[in-house]
Amino acid sequence: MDLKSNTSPVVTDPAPVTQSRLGIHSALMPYSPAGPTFSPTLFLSIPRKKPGILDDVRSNTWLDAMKSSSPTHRKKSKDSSAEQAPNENDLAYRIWMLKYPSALSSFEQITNYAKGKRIALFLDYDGTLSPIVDDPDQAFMSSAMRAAVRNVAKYLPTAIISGRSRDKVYDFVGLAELYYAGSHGMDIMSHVRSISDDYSCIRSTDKQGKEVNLFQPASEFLPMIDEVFRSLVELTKDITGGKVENNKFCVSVHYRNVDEKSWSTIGESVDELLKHYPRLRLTHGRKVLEVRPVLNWDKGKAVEFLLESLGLNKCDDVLPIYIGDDRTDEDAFKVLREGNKGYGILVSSIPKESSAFYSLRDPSEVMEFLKCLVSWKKSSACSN
Ligand SMILES: O=P(O)(O)OC[C@H]1O[C@H](O[C@H]2O[C@H](CO)[C@@H](O)[C@H](O)[C@H]2O)[C@H](O)[C@@H](O)[C@@H]1O
Repeated sequence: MDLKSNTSPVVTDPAPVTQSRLGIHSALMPYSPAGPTFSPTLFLSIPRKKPGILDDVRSNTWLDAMKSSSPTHRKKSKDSSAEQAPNENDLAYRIWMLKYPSALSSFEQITNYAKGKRIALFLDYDGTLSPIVDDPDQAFMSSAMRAAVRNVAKYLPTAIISGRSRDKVYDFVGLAELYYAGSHGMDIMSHVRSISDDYSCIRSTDKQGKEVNLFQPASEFLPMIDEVFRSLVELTKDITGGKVENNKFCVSVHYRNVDEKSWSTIGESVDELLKHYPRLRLTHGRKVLEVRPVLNWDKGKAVEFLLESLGLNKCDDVLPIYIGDDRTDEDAFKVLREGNKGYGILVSSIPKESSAFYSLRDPSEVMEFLKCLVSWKKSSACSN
């Protein structure tokens, strides 16, 4: 099957892969960590072409854009949760995996490369640690997953980077030993330690009363985001199944439970409203429209910030690994790939274009991978 043809089941990610893949796998790749290219001015200097336009989707109509970001998933057989016997889609997935090999079957390759290095682990939440469910308020992670994350965090510095508000994702995960970045990285709580003057942080305390640094580059947008949140709730109140979620520095408009016939209505309502807010932009997630500040800040920048605040940036012996499933995670994959810094692992059960190096099929494979990391750390501690 030609994965490049129009009939290809590959979902082309709207965010273009700007750097060609290296072809060979990174165990063989030259490793040249680069420092963060942080610009003191965070505001995107390129004005949006048209207010309200979808920044990350090459599409003409709302419906096309929303459909392209909501690919059909592999069907499960009626009488069991097992997936159907191999079909054309499975073949496409296997071909796709030649480009994005399983991080589980490539585990030895990853750890060979990680020998003598300190792994820093970055995890997305929805679709990575918890399965995608219809109700965003019910996206709980399993206790087995929580235990796996708790365990891995004993051995590796571990951060959660989510589109959710930081408080909400903390409530879902419930582990004080991790670092948290909410609102797609626009709200980061980290160690109190000396950090580059480029990042202006404020001192605060965490839930345990410990002193921490808060980095909130979009703080001035707070009143605007609140206002837009309220307007969106009002605008969508008659659309059955629509849900608007306040993620503090960004707003999610969910259409997972909206009849497809009303998708364009929901899209056009958001677009119409945003014409009055040229400093806000829209991006797409999994059956969700994300309203966020026009700011040069994303999950990739959040990874760089966290590495710096953990004292792990510009270190030859640090290997960051980022695991995520969504378009917003591509920014982090790109940062790791472009600086030859580390590995992105895409969680997907369907073929998707990505800047990640490896893949995992679903959250259960993510849990397996975390357990493998723990076993590997334990055995390498014994052999030292
Ligand atoms: O960065 P993430 O942690 O992956 O957050 C991205 C968005 O995740 C949530 O929405 C997604 O998951 C929901 C629960 O499974 C699902 O119902 C929804 O359709 C998905 O888009 C969250 O609710 C959003 O606010 C986050 O932006």
